Amino acid sequence: MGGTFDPIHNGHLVAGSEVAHRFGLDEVIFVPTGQPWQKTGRAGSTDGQQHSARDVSPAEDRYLMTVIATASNPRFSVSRVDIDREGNTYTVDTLRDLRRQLPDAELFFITGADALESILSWQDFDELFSLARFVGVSRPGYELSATHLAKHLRELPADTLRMLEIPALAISSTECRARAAAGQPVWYLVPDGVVQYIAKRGLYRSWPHPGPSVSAPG
Ligand SMILES: Nc1ncnc2c1ncn2[C@@H]1O[C@H](COP(=O)(O)OP(=O)(O)OP(=O)(O)O)[C@@H](O)[C@H]1O
Ligand SMILES: O=C(O)c1ccc[n+]([C@@H]2O[C@H](COP(=O)([O-])O)[C@@H](O)[C@H]2O)c1
Repeated sequence: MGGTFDPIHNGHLVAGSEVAHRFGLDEVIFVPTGQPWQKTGRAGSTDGQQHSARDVSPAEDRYLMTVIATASNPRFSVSRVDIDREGNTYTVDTLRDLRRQLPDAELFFITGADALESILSWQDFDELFSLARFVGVSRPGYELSATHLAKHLRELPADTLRMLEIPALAISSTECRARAAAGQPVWYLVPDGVVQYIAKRGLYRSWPHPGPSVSAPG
């Protein structure tokens, strides 16, 4: 499962757990993005909001939060392939790297309904489905409604993409950042260790816009 994970939250973990259960997967590999080049808006959002471009937290912070969040589940692991590769993160590279590392594995790429809505614009879209099977999971507030996408997805070979209804958790990293910035609790939205990591590193304090440094007059 790929994601910016800024921060990782319980919606991500439920998605990984549910897909592993339903598809009988041996392992779920969480892959934090290096440079998520499309973090500038949300196609398919039904909340009417446009999420604007922003600075993403350092890759090592996002990686460590992902490690902390997944540590207690023996089937969960974390890969550095995307954060160790330079330049924009493209899923086609993620899947090529993972196939190289795990030549005998059958790969499934887990993605939420909102991310799936933008998949036609992903790098080397045509190649993606030859590298892995895709699992699109439901997400509150998003629907796979775009007709151009539905048409393309219908044309894919059978079993290339499966849609899965999962327990609904209306949590987003955006909301977690906003809550942390406002001094509101993020307990139970993210794992306990991630709450503590955010506080320890002082993440999101100035989110969404780092304020200018102000010096007192005189
Ligand atoms: N609550 C959720 N339920 C199901 N899938 C989710 C949920 N939150 C995120 N996902 C999926 O997890 C993957 C990684 O998401 P990402 O790290 O961008 O989190 P996000 O909450 O969407 O972040 P942001 O609010 O910053 O855009 C994407 O495929 C996304 O669709
Ligand atoms: O390959 C691409 O061009 C591409 C464009 C946007 C997103 N993705 C991947 O989709 C996953 C979720 O991304 P995001 O931005 O919603 O956190 C993550 O693994 C990204 O690398 C991939």
